[in-house]
Amino acid sequence: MSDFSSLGLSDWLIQQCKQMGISKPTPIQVNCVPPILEGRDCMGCAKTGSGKTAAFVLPVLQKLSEDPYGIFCLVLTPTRELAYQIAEQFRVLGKPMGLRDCIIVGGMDMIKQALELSKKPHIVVATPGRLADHIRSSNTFSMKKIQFLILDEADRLLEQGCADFTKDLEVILGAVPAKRQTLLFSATLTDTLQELKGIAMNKPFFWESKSEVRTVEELDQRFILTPEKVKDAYLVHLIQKFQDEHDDWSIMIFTSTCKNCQILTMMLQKFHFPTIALHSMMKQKQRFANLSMFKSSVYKILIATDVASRGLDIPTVQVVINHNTPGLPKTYIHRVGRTARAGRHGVSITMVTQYDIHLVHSIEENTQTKLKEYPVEEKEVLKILTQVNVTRRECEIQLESTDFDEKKEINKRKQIILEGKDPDVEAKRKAELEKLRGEKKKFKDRIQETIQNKQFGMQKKKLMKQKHAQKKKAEKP
Ligand SMILES: Nc1ncnc2c1ncn2[C@@H]1O[C@H](COP(=O)(O)OP(=O)(O)OP(=O)(O)O)[C@@H](O)[C@H]1O
Repeated sequence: MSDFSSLGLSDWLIQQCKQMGISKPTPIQVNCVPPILEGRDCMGCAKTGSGKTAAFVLPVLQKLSEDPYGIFCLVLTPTRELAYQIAEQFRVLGKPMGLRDCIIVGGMDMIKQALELSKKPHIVVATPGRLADHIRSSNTFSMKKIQFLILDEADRLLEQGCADFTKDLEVILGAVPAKRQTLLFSATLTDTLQELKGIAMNKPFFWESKSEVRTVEELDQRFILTPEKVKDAYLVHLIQKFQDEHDDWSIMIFTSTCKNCQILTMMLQKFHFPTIALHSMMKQKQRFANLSMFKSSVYKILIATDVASRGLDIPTVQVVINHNTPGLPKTYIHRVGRTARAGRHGVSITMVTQYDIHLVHSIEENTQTKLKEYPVEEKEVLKILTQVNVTRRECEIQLESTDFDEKKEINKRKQIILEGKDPDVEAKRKAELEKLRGEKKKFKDRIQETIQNKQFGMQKKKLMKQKHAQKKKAEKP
């Protein structure tokens, strides 16, 4: 395998890598660093935890050290926590050259940020929404001279959904020069390849790690089939088991909504598990504080929504639990990729209800892996079932007495107003849509139930037949 010097990197950078415990480049680094140094646009797709960040940080720092000025490079990323993580990599690796960086994310002081931007930092790491706000409202900085535009988790940035970045991206793309190097990275680039080519226009060099399986070998992927009502008892049982069997352990639990994230956190805290939450309804400062307490193992369990599913690099995470089966294989890949990083081993356990079986099939098909059942002593789970469900109910009531839902509603209305729409009209439209969706879901559930009952009936018939045949055989003299 090549070493860093054969990739064309300077000695000072190689020394910095060594200090970080990085001595040999990973395949994405071997393949992407040289074309980036040659000046080419680049699209890099490799599995989670395979060193994609250093694959763009290293060549950018090398180029910056040859001709240092600000603002030299803009990195966009979908989440605020990830922006801080990327900036830290730049800062550590770029220390000898006195690198100046600036982080522009929502939830933090905008005036301070504007001041920092006006000081021409070498590197700006940003989430699209807040950076677009600065571009719209300020003329104290310019990005007309940037040499590098980097989209980390590029497919997510282009995805249209609940957090839609497309409008902000348009503003940003209008503020950066057309003549630039564009670098796009993700573990799941392939679905959005065509759209991405529109951003990296300069005949991009495309590299993808050659492997049919889209998750890492070191990851043991499991599932637990459970009725919805027993999920939490399984969760408590699993955590108790990890706590009993391991001295040094750390778990990330993913859930689908902020409310459930909050309730599960309260519930696990009532069972005295060292648990902390991360979701978008929390104040940004609290989000950073919680993540840092989890990173430093003050808390061993982090319950998060998908705001934490991409990019976060926390080497101590040994287990990822999906409290809900992710609806998209892509989401599954990123969530479980929070463990088994950089060659370490890890386990993922996905809770699957009877209605989610089709989701597991599509995850298996997409990742080219079979999930294995996680063995659980059901008797032990049943023993704690009532206690867990009562505790959960208590937490739900406790949360209802706070202004959690109200806050959520206010945040939503604020967002709608910012988008230039009328919140009341939108609410009416949403209610109608939800009604339609509810009817559709009921219909779908009924079909699913009929199919499952049919399958179950057929299996039962088959078993009866087998038993009958065995009985007949046994009766024969
Ligand atoms: N050449 C290397 N040798 C050993 N470790 C490395 C190397 N390059 C990077 N690392 C380490 O590997 C870990 C994962 O790297 P990184 O966060 O860049 O992964 P990623 O590919 O971006 O993952 P994700 O898709 O989840 O964002 C980090 O802790 C990083 O310091």
